[in-house]
Amino acid sequence: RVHHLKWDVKYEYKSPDCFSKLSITINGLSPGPTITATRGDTVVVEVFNGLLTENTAIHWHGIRQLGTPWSDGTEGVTQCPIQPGETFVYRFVVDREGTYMYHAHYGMQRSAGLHGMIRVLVPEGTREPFTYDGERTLVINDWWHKSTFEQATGLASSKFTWIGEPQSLLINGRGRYNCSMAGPMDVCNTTSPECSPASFVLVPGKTYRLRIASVASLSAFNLELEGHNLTIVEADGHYVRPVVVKNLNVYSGETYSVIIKADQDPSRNYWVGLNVVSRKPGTQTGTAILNYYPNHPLARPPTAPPAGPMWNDVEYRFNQSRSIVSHPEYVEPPPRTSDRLIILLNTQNKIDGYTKWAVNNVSFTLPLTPYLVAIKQGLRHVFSQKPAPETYDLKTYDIHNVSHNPNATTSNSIYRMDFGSTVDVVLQNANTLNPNNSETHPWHLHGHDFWVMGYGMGKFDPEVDPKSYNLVDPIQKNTVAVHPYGWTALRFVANNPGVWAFHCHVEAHFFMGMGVVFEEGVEKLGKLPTSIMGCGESKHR
Ligand SMILES: O=C1O[C@H]([C@@H](O)CO)C(O)=C1O
Repeated sequence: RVHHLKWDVKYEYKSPDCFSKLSITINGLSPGPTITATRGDTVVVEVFNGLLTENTAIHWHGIRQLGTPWSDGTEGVTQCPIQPGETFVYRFVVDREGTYMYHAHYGMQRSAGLHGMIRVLVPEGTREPFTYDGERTLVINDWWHKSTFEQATGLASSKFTWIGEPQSLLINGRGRYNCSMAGPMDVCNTTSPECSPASFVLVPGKTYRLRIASVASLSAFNLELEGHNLTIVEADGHYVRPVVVKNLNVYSGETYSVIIKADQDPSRNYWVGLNVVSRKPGTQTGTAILNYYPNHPLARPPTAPPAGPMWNDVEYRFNQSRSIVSHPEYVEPPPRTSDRLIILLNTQNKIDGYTKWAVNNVSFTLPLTPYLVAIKQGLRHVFSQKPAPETYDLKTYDIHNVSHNPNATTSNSIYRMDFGSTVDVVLQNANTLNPNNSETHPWHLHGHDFWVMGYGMGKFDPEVDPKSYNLVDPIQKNTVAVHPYGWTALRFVANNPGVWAFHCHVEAHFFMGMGVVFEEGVEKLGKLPTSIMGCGESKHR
């Protein structure tokens, strides 16, 4: 089956947290429409850029784009930006069931509301390793009142202006800002129906699958359903060995399915509580309502919303990450050995007075000509031909302290992978420019799933740590966290012809250079669609 979607992307005033601001909508909605398709279907999305004065591009996060790398929607990597007034057609196959998302991949536009969920269902008659009576979806997000333009410009200025903590947390595009904090010129109306909380109706005694996608721009979240345990059954489109948790940590770019049972006192409603973890919270708990039928959908639970775990309990989050492995009936073990090890040190840096993030001391910049076009058409001179660095100075770099020399360089150099080779990537976290501070970075790989081979605290030791890799049942994911002062090891097979971004999913961090690009098998691709061209040197093709 082919699903034809026509999307009109534009700015509209919205009040998702009662405070009126310009949001990017798709056909009037933010989050945009949920895409529902069945495994094997083709999705065609005609995107009209009605933003008037801003380019855009949309990434289909978790969809591997097997054979269609030009539909990945990564501006500067796989396509030229879609200009105002233009229409771009994305066409791709959803080859695996599961929960995914889509979002803008241009500047800071994801944080302005250009995002949504993708549900890929199993063909009828296919068994899944769990059962449920109904399904609900939760798109979780953090929200700012500053425009993407102000955010991006502040980050890119020599007088660095950080975006700060979000003004509110949204569940399905609904949250709450304290309007008494709004300025006299602001429009903030707590009685606006746009900011009444999301409410999920549950029939007492029934079992539900909740599909969760974090499109957060910055925050790591903890999601708790008051009085209800969650059984984690799917992560990033892969079935996992069921784990029962009181609350779930969700990093930006991750998706999960959890099973809940409506087995509590049915005479009342319960809170859904969304809390910031890993950064010192400056935002009130995001809430929605678990509505036990037939209570009123918006009847306030008589209790306080869940406060979640301590925001700085790294061990709690580290342990939850480690507890998630493949479902025993769906294990696809990784290759036992790899052909290459790339160690990527994540640091915050200063370059000519600008604040940046860097990987192995290189802060990533996008070229004017998309890599996919440049490589396929023999225009390699448009980006740096110096190979990107394989590692950092393991012997002397002190990950636990502020770097003595925070200077880095900028580059658009990339990693060339031998087609079909197995690659290990170790993400190494470190201290930021602030003493006693290391942040959580959720890293997202385009075009592939990787196996999560291991997590560790401290400095990764290539002689010792690979001995503890999980070769039996590691989870496959497309987004994984590297915890403060820790490391995370991944393995993937470079067998999807294309050019693929791998970056921190904190929107501001990628914008500030925290990413790399992998190239593999581009020579195997047929003719590229001309619709991805038109910028930089690609306009002469
Ligand atoms: O990139 C970042 O900058 C700020 C802070 O380090 C400087 O104000 C922050 O928390 C980030 O994640």
